[in-house]
Amino acid sequence: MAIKFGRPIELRDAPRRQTDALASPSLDLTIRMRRNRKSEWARRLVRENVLTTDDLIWPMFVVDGHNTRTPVASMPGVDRLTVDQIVRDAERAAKLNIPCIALFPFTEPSLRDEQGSEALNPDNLVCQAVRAIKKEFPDIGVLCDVALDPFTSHGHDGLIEGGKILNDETVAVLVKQALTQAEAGCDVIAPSDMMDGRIGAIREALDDNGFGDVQIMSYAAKYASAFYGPFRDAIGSAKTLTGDKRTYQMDSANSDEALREVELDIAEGADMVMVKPGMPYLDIVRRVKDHFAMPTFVYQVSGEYAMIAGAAANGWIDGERAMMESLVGFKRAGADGILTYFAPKAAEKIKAES
Ligand SMILES: NCc1[nH]cc(CCC(=O)O)c1CC(=O)O
Ligand SMILES: [Mg+2]
Repeated sequence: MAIKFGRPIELRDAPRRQTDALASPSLDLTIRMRRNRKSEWARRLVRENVLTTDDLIWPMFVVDGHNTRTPVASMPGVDRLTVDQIVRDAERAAKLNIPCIALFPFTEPSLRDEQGSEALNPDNLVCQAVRAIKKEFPDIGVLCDVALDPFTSHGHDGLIEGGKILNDETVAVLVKQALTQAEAGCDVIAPSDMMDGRIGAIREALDDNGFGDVQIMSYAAKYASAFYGPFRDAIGSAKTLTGDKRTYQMDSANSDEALREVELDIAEGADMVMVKPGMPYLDIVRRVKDHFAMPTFVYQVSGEYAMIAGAAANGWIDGERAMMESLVGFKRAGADGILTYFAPKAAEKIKAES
């Protein structure tokens, strides 16, 4: 039997004996796809992909202060949290069986400078949060973003000279940032800057400094995207960002290039790779997973969250169903895990239904 596009060619015209449609409305079909959808138990039986709490990484925003949660206007349901509140949400994550938390700081504008020096302060907000979480909940994974944008006055991920983002000079700073986070107790270093060569440089520095067990999740295929807008509100870099990030983040028109980026990061020592954003790049997730068979993650970014949460808040879509549909879509595309602001909500729903 000849096979094309996964089906026998002989079956492409589904066997059907002609009946007189006017005389009898019943079609003489051998194959009826709806049989397997006839009831909830039957649908469960043939379901191909399942989302579990093990698939979730919960990104959180840290801000200075005490006992305060400040809503992020463009991300309904997401707050900036002071360190003590981060620990409370870490507890919530642990109870929900969410394996890992990702931390992003809102840095006081007075602490931002051209070089992003605060990134290297061992007592910065991220380091404080890592220590506080690890002290109370040592068994939850903590992932730290490596990039300079929350700390620079210009909002770029790297050092700038004459309007140009410097690659190698930036990597030298990122290596120090990664070591600072590892010293604070971070479990997973996640470089999101898209400089060339940073994975290899960070791996070497971690190994040379006794952090051989610290994992690297590389933002390997990260696109220059309009969907990061609400995140930049959350960390306070939206207003200060000069220009765009297209000289280091990828062009959204490209797909082969993503494979080259991922291949390099794997060769340099990435333990896990990530595609970002998520929903507009499901084809990239699938190609990366099929090509490399690596632990492959996807980031459902702030703008994707805002679209669903915003439309739901207006009553335009069923927010819970849209959330679950989008998340299982990542699984279907081949993702092993998802960074999503929906993590606690999705985990609660999974828990309630199990
Ligand atoms: N290096 C910064 C960084 N790390 C994660 C995100 C975006 C996450 C989101 O939108 O949820 C960004 C934004 C950017 O590159 O401008
Ligand atoms: Mg790269």
